[in-house]
Amino acid sequence: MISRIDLRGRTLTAAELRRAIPRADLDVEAATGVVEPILAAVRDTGSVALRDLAERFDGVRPVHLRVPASALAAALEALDPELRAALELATARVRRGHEAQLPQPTTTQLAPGAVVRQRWVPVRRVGLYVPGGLALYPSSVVMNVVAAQVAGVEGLAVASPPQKDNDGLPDPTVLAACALLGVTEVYAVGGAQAIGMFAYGAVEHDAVAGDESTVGTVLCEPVDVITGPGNVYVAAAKRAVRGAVGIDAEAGPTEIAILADASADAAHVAADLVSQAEHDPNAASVLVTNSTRLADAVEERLDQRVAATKHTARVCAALGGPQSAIVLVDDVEHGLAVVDAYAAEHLEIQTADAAAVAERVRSAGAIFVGAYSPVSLGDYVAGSNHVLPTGGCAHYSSGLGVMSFTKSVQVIEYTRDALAEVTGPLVALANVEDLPAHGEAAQARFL
Ligand SMILES: NC(=O)c1ccc[n+]([C@@H]2O[C@H](COP(=O)([O-])OP(=O)(O)OC[C@H]3O[C@@H](n4cnc5c(N)ncnc54)[C@H](O)[C@@H]3O)[C@@H](O)[C@H]2O)c1
Ligand SMILES: N[C@H](CO)Cc1c[nH]c[nH+]1
Ligand SMILES: [Zn+2]
Repeated sequence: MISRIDLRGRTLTAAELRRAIPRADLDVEAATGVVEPILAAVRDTGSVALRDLAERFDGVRPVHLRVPASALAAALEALDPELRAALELATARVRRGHEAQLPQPTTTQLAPGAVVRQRWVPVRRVGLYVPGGLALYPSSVVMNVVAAQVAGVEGLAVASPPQKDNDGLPDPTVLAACALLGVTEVYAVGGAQAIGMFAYGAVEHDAVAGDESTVGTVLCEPVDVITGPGNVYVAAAKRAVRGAVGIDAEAGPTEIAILADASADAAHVAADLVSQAEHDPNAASVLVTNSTRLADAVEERLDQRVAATKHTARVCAALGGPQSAIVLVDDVEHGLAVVDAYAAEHLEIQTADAAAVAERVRSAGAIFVGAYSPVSLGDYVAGSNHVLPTGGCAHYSSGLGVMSFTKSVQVIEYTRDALAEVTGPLVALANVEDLPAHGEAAQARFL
């Protein structure tokens, strides 16, 4: 079911390795053409497009695009106590993990009276996407909301697809998680249309539940930054609106890469590959190993697990797709080059001396070290964030965190003497750039 790529004995450059690595046919670029008309419709017709698109993609026409406060309160009230405790544990750990990320202001005195400071400011308003197509993601509420709250963001809005079996509102556990975390602005809007709504804002054109006073009112104000995971259409929409707003990484269909040697447990490796394949037929599961014995054993275990797992069809599609493979390498060193070129969203290291191997990885969204750190730990309760870059974006992007919602401002304060000391070099640089008024602006202070 899962294909093999044999790289043994092949010395490839980093660029050649990137091309040799398995990737899905439907990538973010390919989905761009699909999402462009969706974004344009939302920008041009607001709630009309949002309801039409919900009907088309989610199979339900929401009455309330903005979730009423009563529905949030009812969802929290109905939340199963065990699930509430799990969400509270996840929240507490993710909060602690993110508090440690808060950047510190700096002050640099470059000469007497010459000071440059850097201070950190949270963005004003953010749109947080919580997926909800094939699976339901209350854990993504925690990851998005807690990171934004720790950063100090004041305006938080959440969007998640309307569900047929919840009267066109998002899933009740998603609503309950929002209520638990104190989020009051929640939308029953999914996919690329949610990203468009956050980027451009939207007006309500309908009389909601027969109330004429809602016609022509603002449904959603635009945001400064959009974050959150989603399928390939969500990732493509985030790429398309980048610039109008900030985004976190392109956190699209899930990927797991496992770098394992003969010391790894085949049953654990197979379980972890299946665990992430169940997200999406487009999900990627890649094993990189120098042990053909492990590769054979994992394949055998995969066959058993896939037959017994709940989402067999999805898992088969993901494992059987061109984005998944067992990659055979010469040794762990060779394997390191392969996983670095792949830049997986999640990278597990299951080798002897895993911690030392993990330290040498340059590109991965998150690294899971050793036999007792499965990716599903990070998905829920590790204290890290599960919203992570996919499709090779880990070469240049980080996972969601406090910095996704924070920007820095430099503050420059010089005295008269400190400016006088550098006016000569300033004028020299201004003149060489043929911008003499720049130099004159400094000289004017000493006439
Ligand atoms: N990278 C990460 O950090 C991360 C974290 C969690 C989940 N994920 C990924 O999030 C995704 C969740 O996907 P999902 O589908 O369950 O939920 P989703 O909310 O991302 O997508 C559902 C929406 O997709 C839209 N859609 C569906 N088919 C479409 C089509 N043909 N054209 C245009 N729009 C369409 C619909 O509007 C629907 O509301 C999975 O791929 C999962 O792997 C990634
Ligand atoms: N593995 C996903 C990140 O790609 C996150 C997640 C949420 N729930 C379960 N898993
Ligand atoms: Zn997962």
